[in-house]
Amino acid sequence: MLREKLKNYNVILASKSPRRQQFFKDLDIDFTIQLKEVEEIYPKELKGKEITKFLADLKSKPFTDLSKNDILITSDTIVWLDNKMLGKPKDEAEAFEMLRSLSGKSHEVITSISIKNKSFQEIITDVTTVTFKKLTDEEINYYIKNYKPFDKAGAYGIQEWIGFIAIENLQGSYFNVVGLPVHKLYKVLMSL
Ligand SMILES: Cc1cn([C@H]2C[C@H](O)[C@@H](COP(=O)(O)OP(=O)(O)OP(=O)(O)O)O2)c(=O)[nH]c1=O
Repeated sequence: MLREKLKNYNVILASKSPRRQQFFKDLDIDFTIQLKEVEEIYPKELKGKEITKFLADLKSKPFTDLSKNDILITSDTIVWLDNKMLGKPKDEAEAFEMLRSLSGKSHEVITSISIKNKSFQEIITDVTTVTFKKLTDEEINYYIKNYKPFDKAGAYGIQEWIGFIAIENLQGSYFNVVGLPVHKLYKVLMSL
């Protein structure tokens, strides 16, 4: 479907996330990967969806020479807990703190996707509410040691062991939690 729909475009995915790259393959999109370094810094007064929208847009900014048929896709995922943002943990201690703070509570996983071309830009956002059971310190340490979740917002991957044993409830898109609300991306791309 999308391959045919987008045959006159060059779809560029600016993401180093192997999960996002796999989603694009599984959507049967013909695409290339182009990476440009961006420092993920945002104004501290921003909250929740405003942060992911800002960062998805920021990741698109270095691409200043898009041509008419290019479609650039960038995105950002955060964990939003008790009015605070959890990004990627920098070390084991921070991962431990993040998982402790998620334990026994619900949080939101928010992803924004920027779809941009020479003459337009659309930023879409999706929110999933995830509820964790109470985690023991032993479970947290076991997960961090074996899965090293330093590339994941909130220090967990729903698609890994911790997702199997700890997630009691989920409201919204599972794939949004993994890093891409594919159903919304599909809708926008089909409408181009
Ligand atoms: C909460 C959660 C996040 N994640 C991932 C999705 C994102 O890839 C990552 C959050 O980091 P992001 O900054 O959104 O993305 P990234 O740095 O991995 O890739 P890029 O900016 O190059 O596109 O966390 C999971 O894989 N599983 C989960 O359960």
